[in-house]
Amino acid sequence: MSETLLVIDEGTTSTRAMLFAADGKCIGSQAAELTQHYPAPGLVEHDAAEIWDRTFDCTKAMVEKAGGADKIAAIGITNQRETIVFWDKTTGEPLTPAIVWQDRRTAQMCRDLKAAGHEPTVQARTGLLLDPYFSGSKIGWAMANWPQLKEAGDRLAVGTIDSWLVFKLTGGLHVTDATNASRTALMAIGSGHWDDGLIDLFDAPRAALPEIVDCAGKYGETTLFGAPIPICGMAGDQQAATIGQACLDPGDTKATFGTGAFVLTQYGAKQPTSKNRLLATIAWQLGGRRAYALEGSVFVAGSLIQWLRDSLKLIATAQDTEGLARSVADNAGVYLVPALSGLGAPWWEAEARGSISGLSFTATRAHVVRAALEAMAHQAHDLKTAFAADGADWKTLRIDGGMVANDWMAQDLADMLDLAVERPAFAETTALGAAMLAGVGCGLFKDLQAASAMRGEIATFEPDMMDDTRQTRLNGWENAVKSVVASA
Ligand SMILES: Nc1ncnc2c1ncn2[C@@H]1O[C@H](COP(=O)(O)OP(=O)(O)O)[C@@H](O)[C@H]1O
Ligand SMILES: O=P(O)(O)OC[C@H](O)CO
Repeated sequence: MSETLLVIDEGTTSTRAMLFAADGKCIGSQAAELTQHYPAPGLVEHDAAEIWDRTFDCTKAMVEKAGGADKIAAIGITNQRETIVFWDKTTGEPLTPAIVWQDRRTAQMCRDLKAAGHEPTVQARTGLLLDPYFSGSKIGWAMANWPQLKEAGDRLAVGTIDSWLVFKLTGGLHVTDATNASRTALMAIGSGHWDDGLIDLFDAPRAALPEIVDCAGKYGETTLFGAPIPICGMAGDQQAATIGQACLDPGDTKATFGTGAFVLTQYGAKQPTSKNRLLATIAWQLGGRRAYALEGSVFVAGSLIQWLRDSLKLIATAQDTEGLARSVADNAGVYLVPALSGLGAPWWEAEARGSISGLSFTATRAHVVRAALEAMAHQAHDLKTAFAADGADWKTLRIDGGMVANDWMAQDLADMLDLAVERPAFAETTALGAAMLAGVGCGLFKDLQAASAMRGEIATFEPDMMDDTRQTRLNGWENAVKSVVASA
C-alpha cells in the first residue's frame, strides 16, 4: 500500500495541497491565493467556485507530483471554519457568495437573540456564544435575504468548506465532520447531532444540512484525478493544528497565529463549560467518541500586519516587522488594540474598534510596528488569564501559523506569558494534523498517538523578562483595552 498522504488545507487567504510521507516529511506543496470580497464595511465574502477551482488545481498538481492517484493512500481535508456555502445539489454550483467567518452582518440578529435571552441555551448546547462569527446566524440571514435559497427547495445544500470540498471531490457526498459541525451553533456538542431547537432558533433549513461524521474514516473517494483516492480525514483547521501539535493529553495547548489567532487547550472526553467567555468545542471525534477543547478565538492577528503593510504602508513586507521591533528598546508607551473587526475572546465586543494610543513625539514607525506585534502577546495573556480562571492552566504553549516565523514575536510571547513557548521546525501543523487524521482513517496508523510520530523537531523559547517590565506592559495594555471595550 502507498504511504503518501495528500492534504487539502483550505485557509481564509489561500488554499493549498500538500504531500506527506508517513514519517511526517513534507514532499510537496502547491498553494493559490483566494480573492477576498468586502462588499460593504463588516461584510466578507468568498467565491465558493473559486475556492473549488483553486483547490482542484493545487490537488491535481500534487497528484502529478506523487506520480499519479494510485500512489496516494488517502486525502485529508482541513479548512477555515464557520464560513458557509450554499449550493444546488443537482448542478453542484454555488447559489450565493460564501459568507466568511469574519463577516459581521448578523451582529444585530445576534444582539436581538441575546436580548431575548437565548445565549445561555446556545452556550449550554453548543459551547459557543451568540456572535456573528458562527455559522448559524449567517445561515438564518441568508435564508431570509437571498430568495434563491428558498426557491431551490430540496435541491438546496448548505455546508461549511469541508462539506463543499467533499461534495465536489466525490460528485455528491454531503457530509461534515464533527469539529466543523461544532462551529455552526446548530449542533449539540454533547450528542454530536444537529439540534432541532437551534435549527428553529436560527431558521436553518434542516433538510439541506450535511450528515455529521467522524474526523477519520473512509467517507468516500474521488475519481477526478485518475485512479480513485479515498477521503479519510477531515477537521476544521484549528482542530487539525491541535492534532498536528500533538495536543493529545488534557492541558496540552496550542496557539495558531494566522489571519486570526486561535488558542485551544485539549480537555479530554469531558465537555468543558466556560465561565469566562471562552468556547467549548470538539477537538476531534473518532469511532463516535468525542474529545473536547476549550478555545479562545482572536479575530485579528496576521491581518493586522497585512493592514500595516497595505493600508498604513508602514512596512513593505510582513518580515520587516521583526527588524523594526528589534530596532527600538521598548514600545515608548505606544499600545495598539487590534479591534479592527471587533474583539473576540475573552471580550466578544462586535462593535469595538481598534486604537493606537500613547503617542508622543518620541514615537516612530518602529514603535507602532512593535506595538502591533506586542498586541499578540497581550491578547494571548488575556486568554491565558481566562483559561486559568476556567481551570485550564497552560504549562507550555505550542505555537504555529504564518506569524510565528517572527522570532522576536515568539520570544515576546514567552516573556509576556512567562511560559516556555514551543515552535515546531515544520510550521504547517494544520496540514500535518489533517495528514495524521487521514493516516488514521486509511489504517496507516492505529490511532492519533501513533500518528503523532509525524511531528518533527521543536525549538523552545524560554521566558527572559523582568517581572516589573511585564507588569508595566500589562498595565498599559489594560488601559488601552479599557478605552475601546465597554465591559473591560
Ligand atoms: N515574519 C512575520 N512576522 C509577522 N507576521 C507575519 C510574518 N510572516 C507572515 N506573517 C503574517 O502571517 C499571516 C499568514 O499566516 P497563515 O498562517 O498563512 O494565515 P492563514 O492560514 O490564516 O491564511 C499573514 O497575515 C502575515 O501578515
Ligand atoms: O483560515 P485561518 O487559518 O485564518 O483560520 C480561520 C479559522 O478557522 C476561523 O475560525
